[in-house]
Amino acid sequence: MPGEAFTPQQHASPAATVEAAVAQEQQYLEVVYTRLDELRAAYRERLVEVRRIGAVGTHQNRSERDAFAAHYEDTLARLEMVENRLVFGRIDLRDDDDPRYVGRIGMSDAEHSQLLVDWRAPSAQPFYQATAAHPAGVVRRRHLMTRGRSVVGVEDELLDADEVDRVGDSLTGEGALFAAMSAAREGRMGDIVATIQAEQDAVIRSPLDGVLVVQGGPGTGKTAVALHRAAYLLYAHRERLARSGVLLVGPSKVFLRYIEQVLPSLGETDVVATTMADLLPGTTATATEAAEVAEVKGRTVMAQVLGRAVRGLQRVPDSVQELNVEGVTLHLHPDDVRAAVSRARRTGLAHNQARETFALAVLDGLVKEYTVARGGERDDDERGWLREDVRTARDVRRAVNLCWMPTTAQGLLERLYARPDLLARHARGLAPADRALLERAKGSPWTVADVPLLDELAELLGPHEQAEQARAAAEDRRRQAEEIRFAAEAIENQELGDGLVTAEMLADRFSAGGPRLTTAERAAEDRSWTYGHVVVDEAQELSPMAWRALLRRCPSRSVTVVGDLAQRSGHRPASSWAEVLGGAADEHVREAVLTVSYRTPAAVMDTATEVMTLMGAEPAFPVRAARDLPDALVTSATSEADVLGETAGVVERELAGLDAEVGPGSGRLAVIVPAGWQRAVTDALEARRVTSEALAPGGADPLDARVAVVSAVEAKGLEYDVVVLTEPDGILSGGTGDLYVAMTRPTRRLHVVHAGPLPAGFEARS
Ligand SMILES: Nc1ncnc2c1ncn2[C@@H]1O[C@H](COP(=O)(O)OP(=O)(O)OP(=O)(O)O)[C@@H](O)[C@H]1O
Repeated sequence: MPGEAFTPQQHASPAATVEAAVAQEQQYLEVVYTRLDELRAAYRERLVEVRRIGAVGTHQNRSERDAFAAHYEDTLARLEMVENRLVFGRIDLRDDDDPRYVGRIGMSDAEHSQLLVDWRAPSAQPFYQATAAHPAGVVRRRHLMTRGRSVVGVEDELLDADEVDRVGDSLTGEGALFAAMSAAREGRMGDIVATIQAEQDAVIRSPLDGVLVVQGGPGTGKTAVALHRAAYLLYAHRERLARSGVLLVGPSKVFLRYIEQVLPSLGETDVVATTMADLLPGTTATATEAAEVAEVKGRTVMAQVLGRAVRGLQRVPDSVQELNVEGVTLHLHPDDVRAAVSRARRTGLAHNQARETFALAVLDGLVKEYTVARGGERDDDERGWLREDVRTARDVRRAVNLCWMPTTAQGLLERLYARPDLLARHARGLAPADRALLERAKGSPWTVADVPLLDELAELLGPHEQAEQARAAAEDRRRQAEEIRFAAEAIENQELGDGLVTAEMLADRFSAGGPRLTTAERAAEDRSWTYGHVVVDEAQELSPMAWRALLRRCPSRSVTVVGDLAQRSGHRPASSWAEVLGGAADEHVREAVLTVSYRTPAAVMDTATEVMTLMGAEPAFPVRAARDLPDALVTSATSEADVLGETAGVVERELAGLDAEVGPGSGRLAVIVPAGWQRAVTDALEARRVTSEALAPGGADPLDARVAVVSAVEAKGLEYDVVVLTEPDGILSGGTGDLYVAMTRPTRRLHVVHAGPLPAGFEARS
């Protein structure tokens, strides 16, 4: 639908009028930045003052001072982070003579008059929502384009023509949105606070409670909206969320780095960002595995398998066991063990914790028998000794352990994978072929799909005392080293280092008061932490077991789920969110749809939709591209022998094109290739000396390189100015979703290189 795509306004305003408006806004900007500097100086001073007093005095004094210091630090950090594009909007209202300026944070002058409205405040909403049809009291909306502390342009939309006399000239320019979409990409996502569109704004400000599913095609701003929503919720519900925190789950570490600047630029740092691979503190999932293995591990039935495996650790012996205690033979009867098991299970505690109840119940019976055998007890002291004899006897300890084995999640899952007989016993809900997929040797590294299973087991088992102690000791050692390093830096900075105060002494002082951990830091270290809100991006990739692990972390069931079913990897397309969400779908689910792509030019977007449709995987929600560009889609056919050489040649030409279009060395290019082709393509690029910037997997950061060679899965969620897509037919082996992802990454141009057949749908377009 190129005809419907956005094009910038053709009629520019007279230069003098623009200049006058820019000068007027510059004056206002100076007032705001002067105030920003004043506030920064004031908070810096307060911080120095509170630090000067130091960590002395009573515990209460210290913790009050810590709290003040923390507050000043946070505020200062926030004030430092909003330097760029602090003010970006203004609305002139029908019922107010003073214009209202919208910016990254709210700000008042020394007399408490409002200078700037926080973009998240209700009074900023008309800036995003007002339209000519529903002006909501807004006469004119103005976008301020700034660079550093200077206004470089203004652009107006007149929403209430009757009021034109009051607001004066209305200025049109290139269009703030168009400029944002056309900017060369720099390998990191930026915020969209100045140009949030009405349908996006409605999602961002949607109420906190319940499960909100935000779907929409590629480039419709789902990630951007999810991040702005997190910032909005932290602002609107700070009381509730500051203590519990917000968890953001992304598809990969590279993706988290891609978006890492967005929340700080919105003044928010208290969000824990993680991937499923890193969800469990202390476990790192590094290995990869076949998609069909991961699929089996992700099924809901695995929860039953693991539940049975844990119950399998609670065993009743077939016959009476004879136990030797100090030369006396005691008898452990199956019925007594059965009763003790029932009693322990009735506590509802996790396995490792319920063990105490079990052990006490078993001991009671044995102590009775022992007491009789030893001729009875004379007093409390003797009763205690007799009990101690039984409790510490080797045979008894062994029997209790055999009947109720304490274990770790890692240990149990390893055993299940390594012992087909054990798995067969507990995994009756899995076909033998599926069970065979799970088999693997002890000591194998963990995969992402193992993480939800380990989490489920950790929940069922509870902490394992010895394992926990070892972990806590290691963590203590790490923290101590950190404190000493911190203290050493403090000594160096304060030039105290003449032998009077050692780093260790200072570290002791700090740890008495405790170096402050932010909510985010505490939450990230604690498996059982529950968050006030969870945001999940690329949510179509998560398995039902992964959803169980995430919902466990959010008992309030306040979740924002962001994704696109059409972009799902693999060959098991999901037809509904209910299918993907598993248990989360039992909650009240609200759905929102984003419909306009702000990334991909119309020719590319429409072709991608056509290709998907002809493959029988028509996206559920059609996407309209916000703009079109000439020559946005090109295909180059070649022979199989030359496909790598042709790819390298095309990359060279496209880079030269980018140099000319956006400036030498600017802009980003990705070569998206079938899985397993990265090495060969990188070598081909090296042969053409595109090497210095080209990138092999495991090499430099794919976000920092000007040219990245990636698979479709690695490119998920990312974007580039130009994409060279090599062999679409090969990419299809990962499923239609992978090809859809690969085709929709460019902001300017998609150049397809192929020796194999082009999927149907390309011919009409290229
Ligand atoms: N309102 C907006 N103003 C300016 N740019 C926008 C706006 N909305 C989205 N964008 C830009 O469009 C691009 C795509 O956004 P985003 O990555 O959030 O889309 P997405 O829906 O998550 O895409 P995908 O499903 O392909 O991962 C980004 O560069 C983003 O900054």
